[in-house]
Amino acid sequence: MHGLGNDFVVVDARTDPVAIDADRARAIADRHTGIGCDQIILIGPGSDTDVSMRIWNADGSEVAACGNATRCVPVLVGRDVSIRTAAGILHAALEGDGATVDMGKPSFDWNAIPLAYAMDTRALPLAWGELANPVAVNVGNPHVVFFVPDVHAVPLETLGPDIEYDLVFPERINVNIAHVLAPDHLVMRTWERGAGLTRACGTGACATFAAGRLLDLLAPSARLDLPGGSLRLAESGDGHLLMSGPATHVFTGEASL
Ligand SMILES: N[C@H](CCC[C@H](N)C(=O)O)C(=O)O
Repeated sequence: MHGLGNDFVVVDARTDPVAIDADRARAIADRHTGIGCDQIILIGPGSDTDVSMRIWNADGSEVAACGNATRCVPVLVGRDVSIRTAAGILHAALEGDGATVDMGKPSFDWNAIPLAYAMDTRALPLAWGELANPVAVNVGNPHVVFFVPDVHAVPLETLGPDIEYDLVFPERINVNIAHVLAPDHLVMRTWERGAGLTRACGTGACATFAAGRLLDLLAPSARLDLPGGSLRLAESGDGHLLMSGPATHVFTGEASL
């Protein structure tokens, strides 16, 4: 499956348990010797929710949130679902050619990102080349957001890994750059922790929208254009991030890996 080109191998283990570890995740994700994907998604039975979801990046790191994959779950299951993740319970509802997901409330506490020491998360006093003073936010996973004049002029393929692995981010970090065209419209790109440049990052879109709202750059609802397509983000009355966009089921097959 994929969400705007951010592609996944989704293992449906709701009836039969499947064990995945870092090595197996890397083997599945390998685009030359495996199946190939940005993330591996393991769907299991839920105890207090309809299903559970675990997520591994292509580098084998297990993480707590994946926005584009969360939209794929109701499409796979065929109905609205509650999903238990390591970051909490999410609700995903079928809508149009994908779904709307309540991704919960963002956290801007430095120790919730986490950062190695206390800093102002509205504008970290840090710079990597031309990228400086990002917003830091956790939306189930950790992100920094840089607002720039032109996302296409930034060498994200070189600055991304420098930032991802900076020791100021004890759990590494997802790196987003965005330029605001209007209060309800921005363009963005993401270097993903554990996956690199992807065609879309759902949690990156959530983080970028939340950062734009924090800095009063964005209206309470906006369209975000990513390399693979557009997502709509809205802020609910109680500060939750509501993300809407497509989710595509490509094929279902048998594989022994
Ligand atoms: N690379 C992310 C996980 C996948 C996020 C992205 N695929 C999304 O749609 O949210 C991380 O390490 O937190």
